[in-house]
Amino acid sequence: MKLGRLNHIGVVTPSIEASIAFWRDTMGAEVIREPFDLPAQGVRVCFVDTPLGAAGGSGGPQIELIEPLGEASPIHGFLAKNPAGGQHHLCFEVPDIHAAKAWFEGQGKKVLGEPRIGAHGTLIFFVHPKDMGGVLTEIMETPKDAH
Ligand SMILES: CC[C@H](C(=O)O)C(=O)SCCNC(=O)CCNC(=O)[C@H](O)C(C)(C)COP(=O)(O)OP(=O)(O)OC[C@H]1O[C@@H](n2cnc3c(N)ncnc32)[C@H](O)[C@@H]1OP(=O)(O)O
Ligand SMILES: [Co+2]
Repeated sequence: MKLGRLNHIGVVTPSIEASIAFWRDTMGAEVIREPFDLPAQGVRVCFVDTPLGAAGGSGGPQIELIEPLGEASPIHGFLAKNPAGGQHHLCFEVPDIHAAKAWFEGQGKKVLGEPRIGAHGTLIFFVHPKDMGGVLTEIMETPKDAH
């Protein structure tokens, strides 16, 4: 199966507000959209646009800042183990989420749950880090209006 682009790098934080200030003031990144809650996924989310690529290119992967919403959040355990937060997952795009799920399952990889709507409003699923070289991997269907 051919993966699409790296859409974002998920970074867990104890405080999205503090992380926004860091990425804006220290890293020169742009915070285009206000943080928003995704109660169904147990997280508060804020996308940070990394500075334009070295060649002045744009459209590089975003940083996805995520903060747990409550103790039932899937990242509550991660933050308890890593109180300062940290790199959490990589997210790649695919054209067809259901074909991708069948592919990973066919490869004997543990897909966590059924595809559900993610932060970009398209279907996503996660593959367990144990089957992905220690990297929690999110697969998302490319938004139809993506250029
Ligand atoms: C969906 C909205 C948004 C989007 O982009 O659209 C997001 O990305 S939200 C992101 C938050 N949601 C998720 O992460 C959902 C999928 N994740 C899970 O179901 C859990 O985090 C899981 C199962 C990967 C781990 O759960 P938990 O931490 O509660 O379990 P354990 O502590 O028992 O961990 C088991 C084992 O995995 C290792 N681990 C845990 N998290 C990670 C990680 N992010 N990267 C790498 N490895 C991870 C952990 O260390 C344990 O290893 P062990 O050797 O057994 O100690
Ligand atoms: Co994500």
